[in-house]
Amino acid sequence: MNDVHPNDTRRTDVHKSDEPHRLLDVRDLEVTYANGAAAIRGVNLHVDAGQKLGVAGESGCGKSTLALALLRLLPPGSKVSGEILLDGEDVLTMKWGRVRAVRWAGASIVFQGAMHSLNAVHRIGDQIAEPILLHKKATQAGARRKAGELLEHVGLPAARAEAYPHELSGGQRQRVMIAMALACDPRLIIADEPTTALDVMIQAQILRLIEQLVSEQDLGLMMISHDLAVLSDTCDRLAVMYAGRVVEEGPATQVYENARHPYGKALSAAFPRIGDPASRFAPRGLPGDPPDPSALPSGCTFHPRCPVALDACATEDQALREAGPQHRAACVHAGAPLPAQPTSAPTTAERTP
Ligand SMILES: Nc1ncnc2c1ncn2[C@@H]1O[C@H](COP(=O)(O)OP(=O)(O)OP(=O)(O)O)[C@@H](O)[C@H]1O
Repeated sequence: MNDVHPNDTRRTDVHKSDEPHRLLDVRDLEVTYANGAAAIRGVNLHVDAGQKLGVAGESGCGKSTLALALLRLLPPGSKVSGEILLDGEDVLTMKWGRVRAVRWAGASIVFQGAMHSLNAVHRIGDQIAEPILLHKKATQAGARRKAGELLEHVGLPAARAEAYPHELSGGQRQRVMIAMALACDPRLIIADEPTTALDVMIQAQILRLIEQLVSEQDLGLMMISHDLAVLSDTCDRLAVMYAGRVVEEGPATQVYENARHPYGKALSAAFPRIGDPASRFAPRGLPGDPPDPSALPSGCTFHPRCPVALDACATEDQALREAGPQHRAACVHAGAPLPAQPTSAPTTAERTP
């Protein structure tokens, strides 16, 4: 059995070249739950080594379904098609043994609400050591030592390995979740609302920690959140999801400050950046809710809520199209700045002559 080298938490084998190394390549992904809910509908996205992709959208847009699909964690009965290439290997066609290995060593997920994800009756150190024992074939002593190092790496004393989850604060528990996600040296971290349950100061600390780890180890990051301001602050690129589709994507600052899809615009207005001059304007809520994925509206699925929809939007769906340098939006208005928006979205009846 191998022991674990003390410096294993730092990646030393990273091959740097001019070509970006594609860690994740999602192609035409479709997910339909057993009840017929079409939660993901033709999603394409990618993450390169060292790149931070933010996936934004309101509750119910399909963000968590996407994260679960990436590591085949969806409930039985879900229908999945397309390709999920993790370092070139399709997760959807892998044997289960390989999927289990890839879940820790290829990509790992940091979920929101660490208290629910950690086992209340086991010490923190044992929980971090478990995947190391299992997947890295380390000795007990080696795994325990690495657990302590990982804790230090995320800013906690190694001695906290002896603590139980209830003895830690919410922020400390989230640090433990990050340490655990790093346990088997994954190349890609998927963080699903990693700071949602935390107060603003701790949230900022955790986000800086994630950024630091990603850049130090040349990892890829896919961070999921409803908060576009948090994502634009942390990530290089953003993908905005609505009703199971990516409706806007591009450089983070462009999408946040110059959204070309009315949904992206509404999300950025709903989450102004703290300390940004834009926060002088009151955040605007978007009336209505995302549609039920079992009964999607015709045409552009956003049209019933869209303040600038044309009549054609009720019948014609839009593919992603050029909206600026490396910036795409699935909207009839994508080619030009959005028209001035009425104060509230018109009803379909108001728009139909
Ligand atoms: N197990 C399931 N069976 C059927 N439908 C589901 C299941 N899980 C999620 N859904 C539906 O799929 C759609 C997408 O849900 P998902 O949880 O992926 O959205 P989300 O954007 O992550 O929302 P949240 O931020 O609230 O988690 C929603 O309409 C949801 O009701």
